[in-house]
Amino acid sequence: MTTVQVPGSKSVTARALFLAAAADGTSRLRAALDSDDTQAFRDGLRTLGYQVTEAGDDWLVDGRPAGPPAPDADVYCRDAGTAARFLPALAAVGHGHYRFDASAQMRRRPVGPLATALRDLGAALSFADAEGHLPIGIAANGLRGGRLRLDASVSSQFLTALLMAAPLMTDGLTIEVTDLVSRPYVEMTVTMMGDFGVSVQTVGNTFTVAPQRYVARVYDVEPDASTASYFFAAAALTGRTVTVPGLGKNAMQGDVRFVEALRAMGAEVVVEENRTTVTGTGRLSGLTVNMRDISDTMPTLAAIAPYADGPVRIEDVANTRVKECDRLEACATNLRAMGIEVATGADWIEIRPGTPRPALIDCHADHRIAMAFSVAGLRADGLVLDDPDCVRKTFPGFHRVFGDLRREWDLTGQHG
Ligand SMILES: O=C(O)C1=C[C@@H](OP(=O)(O)O)[C@@H](O)[C@H](O)C1
Ligand SMILES: C=C(OP(=O)(O)O)C(=O)O
Repeated sequence: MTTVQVPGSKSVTARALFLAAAADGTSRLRAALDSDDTQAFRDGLRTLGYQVTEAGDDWLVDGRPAGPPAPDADVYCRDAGTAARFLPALAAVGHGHYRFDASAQMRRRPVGPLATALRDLGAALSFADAEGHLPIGIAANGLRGGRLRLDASVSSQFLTALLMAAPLMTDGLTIEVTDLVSRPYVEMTVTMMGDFGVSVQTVGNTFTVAPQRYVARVYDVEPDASTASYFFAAAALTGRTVTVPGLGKNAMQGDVRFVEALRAMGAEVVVEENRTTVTGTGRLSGLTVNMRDISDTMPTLAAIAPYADGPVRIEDVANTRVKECDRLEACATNLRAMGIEVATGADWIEIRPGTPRPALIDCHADHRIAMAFSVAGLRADGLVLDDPDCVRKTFPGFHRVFGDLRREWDLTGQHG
């Protein structure tokens, strides 16, 4: 059995940073993820005037309930969807002039519904370049709040941003959501707002937040469930056993449910109080699975799919086309380069069984493509990543940890 210590959750870290920044007092975040995305978030807060300091492995955040201390700031969000969607909402409840920009990759990704909502709530928001995309400017003068309708079918991050800012709005906020992807991330948001002392009333798809104050606290960040998917998949693919401590029955992240797909394919899965164990059984069966709630793990499943004994069809994942890259096309083209038969539609991908041949994997600067195809490389010789470093977005140490696993399991081949 191999125990893998997975670093902290990117999503939990980003929320904890936001909530701590908005709270009364100083919070201590323990086991926060230190990666490109969370550094972008932390540095974004610093640029907005918040004090975020490091104490050993902990991050200390001085909360400012009135909004960003800096009256004027240029925030660079790098590749991070969390920073690009959450920080403008935090800035909008304050008073000052703020500009948000990001990498070319993040500029391509949508922020339109969030921007429209912030305008409806009273923010003076302008697009510097393309409508619905970063860069944006906000002349902030507090938000009055009220009631709005929101389409979160492209990203749940729009809803999370508005919910987390809602208790800081003069009248609070009621959001009626017309459509929603990635629902477990919103449940995580509501749970974490509660952890920092703020309650959200949820009735069906309507969320109501009264004006309230966040309370500073010590907060333990749970390990990243999307990152864990690569190690669980590695076990399922190679017939080994992997245990990830810290992700058990009460884990907040929806992506822990990736192991259910592995179980449906034939792996043994044991979910205990505070850890999850996957054991490969030497065979993988095909399946049809809806991954709308856990679509960050779609590439993980797609990359091991050729080794199943029947077709693997992944459905309801249209929004994976507006992630770091178009992930449906990226998975399909890389699998085809490996000689695998693949079909895609607007929101699905179907992969046929096959024997992968050596190929250069085009990562599209997407950490999930790099990590998912590294898993496939445990059984296919000659899979080479064109951009192994892109894993820094969420797991800078991935290749080291994966290399250790490869040596421990005595597997040859190349993956980065
Ligand atoms: O709120 C979050 O932390 C996230 C929500 C999801 O995005 P979408 O809601 O855009 O699917 C997920 O893919 C992303 O990695 C992190
Ligand atoms: C989509 C992702 O990131 P984000 O939207 O937070 O940039 C991801 O990490 O897979």
